Amino acid sequence: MSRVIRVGTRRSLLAKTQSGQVASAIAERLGVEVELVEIVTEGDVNQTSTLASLGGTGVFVSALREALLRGDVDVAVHSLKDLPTTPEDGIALAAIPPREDPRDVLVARDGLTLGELPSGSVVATGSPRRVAQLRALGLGLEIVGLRGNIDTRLGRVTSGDVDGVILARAGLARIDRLDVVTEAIDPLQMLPAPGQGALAIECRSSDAGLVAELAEALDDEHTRAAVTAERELLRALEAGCSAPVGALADVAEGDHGPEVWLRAVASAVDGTVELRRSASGPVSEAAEIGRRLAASMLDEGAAALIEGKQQA
Ligand SMILES: NCc1[nH]cc(CCC(=O)O)c1CC(=O)O
Repeated sequence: MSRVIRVGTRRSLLAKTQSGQVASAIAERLGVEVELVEIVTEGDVNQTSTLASLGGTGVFVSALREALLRGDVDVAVHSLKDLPTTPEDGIALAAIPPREDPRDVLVARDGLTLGELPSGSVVATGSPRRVAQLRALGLGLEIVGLRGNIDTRLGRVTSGDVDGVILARAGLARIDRLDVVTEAIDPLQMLPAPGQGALAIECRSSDAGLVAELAEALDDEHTRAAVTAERELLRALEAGCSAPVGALADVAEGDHGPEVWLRAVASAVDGTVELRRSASGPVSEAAEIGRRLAASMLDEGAAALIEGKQQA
């Protein structure tokens, strides 16, 4: 009998697409049969609440983890930026594949960029991090909330309801909708969420053989180092995925081997104050670099900025 690995997925187009891509990679690289199993999460069902009011980070993740722990599925695929920064008992983060372009993008009417949108234009986003950084640009935009899957979000622009929406480029890339992007926003203007553009492949820690196989076949060392720095920073700031915190690490070759370059921002949601800082060091110290940068940002008052956060 051939071995079958069951891969759990949420039922949105994005989730099914990214889980399907991981499932194909597992089938090909491990030479096994793979089955996709749809799991419904609270975040999928409850479209009327804001993400923050549903409890932020955990909503898209817990149903998949429960299915893993029950043994209903063997592998779960998440957007890494939706994963809480504290590890879950019994769950292993087996692989982090190479990351997509992590930038946020603008999808606006008439092909407009942020700089071209007239003052007073309405831009929709549900993320306090995006709200804060948009406001700090001082473009005179009116910012309104946004929820729902990618299609719903894009529909707000095509219907003329808003002038633009901000989304993660990676999500659009995965469902092959980069055609709608009118500007990829420079990280100097808007730092993405920690982990944005990366996937997390989880399985039961007790499946030691599978953990090792997935790591060997699918894990990307540099992506893992970059997102480790970003997520350790977020954890040390004691901020969740709905906090006005952005972080982006790149790996570049240094004099003594590969180095992590981490940039981060903590903002007041009203856009009046922004703390932008950076740190770098060897890839082997990725977690330490994140913690060190967080500590120095906390010394400069980051906690007060983050705690003053409002819901978008
Ligand atoms: N917040 C929900 C979410 N989680 C992951 C992505 C996009 C894909 C990714 O960043 O990996 C999105 C949508 C968005 O922010 O536009």
